[in-house]
Amino acid sequence: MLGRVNHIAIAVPDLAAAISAYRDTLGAVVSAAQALPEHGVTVVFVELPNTKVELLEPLGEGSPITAFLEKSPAGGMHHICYEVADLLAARDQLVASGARVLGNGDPKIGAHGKPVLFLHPKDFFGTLIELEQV
Ligand SMILES: CC[C@@H](C(=O)O)C(=O)SCCNC(=O)CCNC(=O)[C@H](O)C(C)(C)COP(=O)(O)OP(=O)(O)OC[C@H]1O[C@@H](n2cnc3c(N)ncnc32)[C@H](O)[C@@H]1OP(=O)(O)O
Ligand SMILES: [Co+2]
Repeated sequence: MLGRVNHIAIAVPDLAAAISAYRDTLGAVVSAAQALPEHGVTVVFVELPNTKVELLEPLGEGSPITAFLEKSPAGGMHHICYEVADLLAARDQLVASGARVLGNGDPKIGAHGKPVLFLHPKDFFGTLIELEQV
């Protein structure tokens, strides 16, 4: 089911400060910010030779990462995104195995313009998993 790690996501309280840390302190290439109201976040991607780091901050009321940042005010590792060849088949297989798919179970379009789904962290050892169709 699982392909490459598409990205590792870090939730941050201040995206501008995080961009500066990665671009200026770590010398990384950082993409332009994308405001994604349908996801309740603003994100940038740190481009790396073998994967990406997604830096995300809450956008608007009811952001799904607000509670996470209340528990971890300095920020923290938020999710890992794996690529899958067939997201709907993966979803159906996971649901059949008892895993919880978040939201209403229908994919949303993610930051890369591809369908994504999330799996409950409690089902995968305290780690929020995002699956992205490639
Ligand atoms: C940019 C678009 C897209 C992309 O293309 O890359 C994205 O990445 S969007 C990223 C933001 N969107 C999401 O994260 C959507 C999925 N997330 C959710 O639906 C919620 O965050 C959640 C996972 C259901 C948690 O919501 P929360 O309000 O925190 O609910 P709880 O407080 O009830 O949490 C339940 C339980 O889970 C623990 N938790 C929460 N978040 C995480 C996490 N990121 N990693 C690990 N564990 C997490 C939380 O601490 C609770 O644990 P207990 O306190 O022990 O019950
Ligand atoms: Co993501």
